[in-house]
Amino acid sequence: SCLKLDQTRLTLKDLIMVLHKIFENDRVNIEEIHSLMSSYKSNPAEWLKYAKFDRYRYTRNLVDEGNGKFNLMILCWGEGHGSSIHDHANAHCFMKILAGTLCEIRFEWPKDDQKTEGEISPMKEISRKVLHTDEVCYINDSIGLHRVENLSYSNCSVSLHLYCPPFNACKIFDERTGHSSKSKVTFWSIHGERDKNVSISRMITK
Ligand SMILES: O=C(O)CCSS
Ligand SMILES: [Fe+2]
Repeated sequence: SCLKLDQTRLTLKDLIMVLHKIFENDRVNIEEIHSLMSSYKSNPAEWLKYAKFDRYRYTRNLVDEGNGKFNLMILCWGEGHGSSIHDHANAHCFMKILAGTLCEIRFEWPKDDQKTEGEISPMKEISRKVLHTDEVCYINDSIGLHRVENLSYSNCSVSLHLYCPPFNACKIFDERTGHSSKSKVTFWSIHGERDKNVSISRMITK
């Protein structure tokens, strides 16, 4: 008889457990994490409790703090919601689509001479890609910058983000001038709970 491979589906809880295991040792293997996140098949029943939408901007919902080694969060994008162009604070960024689609537009870093207030020049787009449910993409600062947008005006989107190491601020960029500013990032909910007095400071928004 042929071997009955145990095809049990990886649940979100399994994914988190395996991530904790992987991060026990210090070297981050990008391919390993990329394929692990790709092998998780999105199951809304597992992440619905984190799927909180805001009318005006995308929400960031913390799922797991990864023993301080990573942050795993679920982002919920209403119709037409998008992020500013941003960097990833020298961290690895993995993004998996859990529902709907998201468009990722990548940009080159502004030239150094744009740092001075005077110099302005529009940022250069490198690529543009629509990501579909269960697709995973990876970026880090040495690859470039990006903004992410839900282009649909009829459907919302949900994405799963792994940042390692975790960060609570990043740079956001003005597409027309290349000027950057610092932006604190916060959470709309933590472990599925929304704490009323969590100050919702400006997230990375368009
Ligand atoms: O963390 C964020 O708010 C940016 C989402 S695109 S990686
Ligand atoms: Fe990003």
